[in-house]
Amino acid sequence: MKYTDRPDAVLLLEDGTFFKGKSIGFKGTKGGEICFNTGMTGYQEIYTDPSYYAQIMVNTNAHIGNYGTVSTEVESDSPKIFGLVTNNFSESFSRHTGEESLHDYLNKHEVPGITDVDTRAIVRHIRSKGAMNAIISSEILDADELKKELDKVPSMEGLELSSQVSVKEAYEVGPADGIKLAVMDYGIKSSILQQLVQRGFYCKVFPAKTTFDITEEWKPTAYFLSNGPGDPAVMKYAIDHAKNIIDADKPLFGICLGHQLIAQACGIGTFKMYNGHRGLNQPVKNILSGKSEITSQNHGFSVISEEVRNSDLVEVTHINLNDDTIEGLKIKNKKAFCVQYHPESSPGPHDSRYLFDQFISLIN
Ligand SMILES: NC(=O)CC[C@H](N)C(=O)O
Repeated sequence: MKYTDRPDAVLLLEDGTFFKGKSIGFKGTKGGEICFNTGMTGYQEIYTDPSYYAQIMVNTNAHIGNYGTVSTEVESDSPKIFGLVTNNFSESFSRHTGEESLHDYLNKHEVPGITDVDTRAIVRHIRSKGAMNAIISSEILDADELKKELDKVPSMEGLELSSQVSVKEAYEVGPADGIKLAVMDYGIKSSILQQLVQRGFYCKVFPAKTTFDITEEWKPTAYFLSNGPGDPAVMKYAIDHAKNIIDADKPLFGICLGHQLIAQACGIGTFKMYNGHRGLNQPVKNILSGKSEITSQNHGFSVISEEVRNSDLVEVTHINLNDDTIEGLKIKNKKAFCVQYHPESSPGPHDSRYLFDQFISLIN
């Protein structure tokens, strides 16, 4: 498709704010929670991260698409975002390993997008008004008509989504003589599994709703709770599973949603943030070592600081240097810890990969 031939598309926000632009990717209509990611690279990894399921992504990096897509640089089998908003979208791409244009890739996976909109204005708007739903369409260009579709989009708060992106059947990966690790797949990024396998873990990846009795039948040495989409507070099945792991005194590591579930299992609440953290340069301080890390993040919920600080069960290990939110926890007198950010990065800096080594040391 030539750039000038692109059909029109529109973006409507829940508060009525309306943007006109050009259609990219799939021609259609799709709504979700609008959020922005400030990362300058790694768009394909971001779009395929299952934690973004049901969200419309605004990239603050103006130039998107210019290095195309590669089938191996994915965090899951397909893009999980529900829509894409960019400022300057490039259909032609230049990269020696590039396989397919981002436009074709999004079209193939039925992800609609809009480009040629003022992404800085959109980001400033949602940053000051808070998280909200939005809808993209290249079919319904009238705001009033589109509003009827937008009204059908559920709010992220109270949504259970992990079971929609989790694996359907359990599978095993890694060296068979490695440490047996039960991995709860709430929407796991493939680079997390890679980090675990690279360190010699023999992983069995279980569907989100697998009960503790079933995971225990495999006789795992340790447990891992993955990242994933949706609201942790309504995931009773996963919170109960985490409680069982903690009660059984099994070594446990959780990332992002996994961190929130461990907090919930310890009686600590989570809340919907006014704006989430999504980017590759969130500064975090490790309180135990005194060192700071630049971290990759993607979350819209967070654990309630006061409840953490009043808890006898947990200890804070990491804090966010931008807004003091809790970034890491350790359960007292247990081999259990978790972080809100993404130590596997992908995309992002590798400052925090020591946490995977820490998990091995803890088990040994
Ligand atoms: N990356 C994640 O695991 C995200 C966790 C959760 N869905 C949130 O938005 O906070």
